[in-house]
Amino acid sequence: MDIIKTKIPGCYEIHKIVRKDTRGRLVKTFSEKTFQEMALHRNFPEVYYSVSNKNVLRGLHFQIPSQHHVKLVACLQGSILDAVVDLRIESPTYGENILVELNPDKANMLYIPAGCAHGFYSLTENTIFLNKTSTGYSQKHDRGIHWDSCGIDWPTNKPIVSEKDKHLIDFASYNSPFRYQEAI
Ligand SMILES: Cc1cn([C@H]2C[C@H](O)[C@@H](COP(=O)(O)OP(=O)(O)O[C@H]3O[C@@H](C)C(=O)[C@@H](O)[C@H]3O)O2)c(=O)[nH]c1=O
Repeated sequence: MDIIKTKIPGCYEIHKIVRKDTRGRLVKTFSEKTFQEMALHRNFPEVYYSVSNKNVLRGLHFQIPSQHHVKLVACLQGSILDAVVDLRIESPTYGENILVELNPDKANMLYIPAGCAHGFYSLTENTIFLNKTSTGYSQKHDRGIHWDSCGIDWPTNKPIVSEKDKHLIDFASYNSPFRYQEAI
């Protein structure tokens, strides 16, 4: 498993181990030992997947303390552009974003530290997105910022977005509860 730093501190692109043979492929999505060696969070009590149509954009989401969490995200079918925005005040990349294509051919995923907003754009039909989180889903702590408010280079300005996501606050107006030092 290759774990590569992104420009956002604590956010990593991970290349999964792929074993190919005549039958197809075997892809390892998690190794506790490797995560331990890299001092990454290892306990992900909730895992879900979503299915999205082409041109769907979900995000930008995060949970606030005390239910803030690390996310480990991947695309198991189709292809996505995955975005992370650093919301940690005093972080060297506060307000900056990365946009990474995730798909099964690349066999990559993103490790996203707490204190970052996350979203993705579905490039294909029937896109399967996988998310493991270090704390459970809590509607009370669920927050977001508007997908088009922080300079992300999305491929369209007319994505399909949920009603909830359409009305999220802009990044510039959001009073972030996250501080860089406090991030997991
Ligand atoms: C995320 C989530 C949602 N739900 C419920 C709430 C709602 O009724 C329904 C759909 O929720 P949402 O509209 O929030 O789903 P979605 O827009 O796919 O939310 C996800 O977006 C991506 C970008 C993320 O980063 C994730 O952490 C998560 O916030 O599912 C759960 O029960 N458990 C969960 O873990």
